[in-house]
Amino acid sequence: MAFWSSTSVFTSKVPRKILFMFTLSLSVTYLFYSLMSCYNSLQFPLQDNYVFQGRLVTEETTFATLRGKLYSASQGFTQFSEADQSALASVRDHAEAEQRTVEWIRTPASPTKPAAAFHTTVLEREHQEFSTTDSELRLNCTSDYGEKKLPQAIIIGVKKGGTRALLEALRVHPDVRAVGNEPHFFDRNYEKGLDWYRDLMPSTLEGQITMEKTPSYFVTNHAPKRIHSMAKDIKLIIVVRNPVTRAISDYTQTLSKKPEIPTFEVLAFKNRTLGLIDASWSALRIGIYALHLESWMQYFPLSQMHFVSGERLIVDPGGEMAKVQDFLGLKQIVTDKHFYFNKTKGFPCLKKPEDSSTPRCLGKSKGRTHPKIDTDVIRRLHKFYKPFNMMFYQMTGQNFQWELEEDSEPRSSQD
Ligand SMILES: Nc1ncnc2c1ncn2[C@@H]1O[C@H](COP(=O)(O)OS(=O)(=O)O)[C@@H](OP(=O)(O)O)[C@H]1O
Repeated sequence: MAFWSSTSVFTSKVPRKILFMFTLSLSVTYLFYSLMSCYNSLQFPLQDNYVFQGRLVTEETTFATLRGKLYSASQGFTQFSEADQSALASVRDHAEAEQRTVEWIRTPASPTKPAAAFHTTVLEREHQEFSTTDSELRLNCTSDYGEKKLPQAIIIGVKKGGTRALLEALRVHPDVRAVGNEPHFFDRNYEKGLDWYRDLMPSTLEGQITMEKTPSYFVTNHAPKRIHSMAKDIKLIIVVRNPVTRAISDYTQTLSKKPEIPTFEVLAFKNRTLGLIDASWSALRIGIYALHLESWMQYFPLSQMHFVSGERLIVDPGGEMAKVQDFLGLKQIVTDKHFYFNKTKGFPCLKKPEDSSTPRCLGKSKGRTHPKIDTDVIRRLHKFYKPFNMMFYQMTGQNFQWELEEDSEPRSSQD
């Protein structure tokens, strides 16, 4: 009652003209924002073009067809016909004479295949393997000052790309606070709710960025939607690495826990004589980056994603860190000066802080020696990934030059 009477006093005192102008400007603002949100929701899900090397690339039909195939591949069984293969060839400008058929099967491999049982066990096992707790690396998440916030940036992938190295380097930055473990919120713990997730985060002061890394998000179907519903403006970082080396690294991790598993060469093929690669094996499937990126692009513009080269992170950590800090809107604090090349480890390590004697190399599960893999298998895998890599370069507008590594064999125990 009192409210109403005070409102009528207000309206009677303010000239009608001013009230009219006020209402009009409110309506225009509302209309503007409605149109903006419509535009955004239309633009990304339907986007068919990508910016490549600074110019807009309109997709050829063949490229769109290939993407269609990628989609159906992600839904279940798809077999690429010869026609699809030639479409691929026109997209990438390379004839793939050898690789006639690429099979995508989601169901477990045939029981007659020696590796069949392993596939199922591995899928279950990976669930545990992914939760690399890296307790050896919980460095600086101890301050209780400030407030716990949901992350503003997440390293969403890829597994074995170099995600730990990146996160630990970022944690050197005074404006970055990150949780040491992989929370696996958007893939395994989503039902625990956002409060649970927030509570895992370290406290931050004004101006500090909260971060986490869980590399399995990149290949989790519902992760993009879930992350988008938490924060539309979140920044996403993806560390990518030559998919062939990534697959071997992934296999090496599994092998270290289960030495009795079949060889990489056995697991990589459905039928080696026919050259039929088993893309349902997760070690290989994770490396089809274009496929996974497509799902993220349904929800996020490329401007919210930053791709780090896993290879350059090793040879030029300072350079890659400069780009990441730029992307995150941070001051350039982590530079070359923070790294040194550790000959024993064979990788860059963080220099010791002056007041500490703690070694700052990553643990022994990072930078493992890989088993020697048949060169013919490596060659076939390079051919298998090539069209997907090309598509990925086009989508991201970055050429990671993995094809240049084709001739040089990846590092192995016999090197
Ligand atoms: N500085 C430094 N030290 C050690 N290792 C480094 C470093 N930078 C990148 N790498 C590469 O990181 C690979 C492991 O990747 P991730 O940390 O993403 O693995 S995981 O998904 O979290 O298990 C790991 O893969 P492997 O060499 O196969 O072990 C390394 O090649």
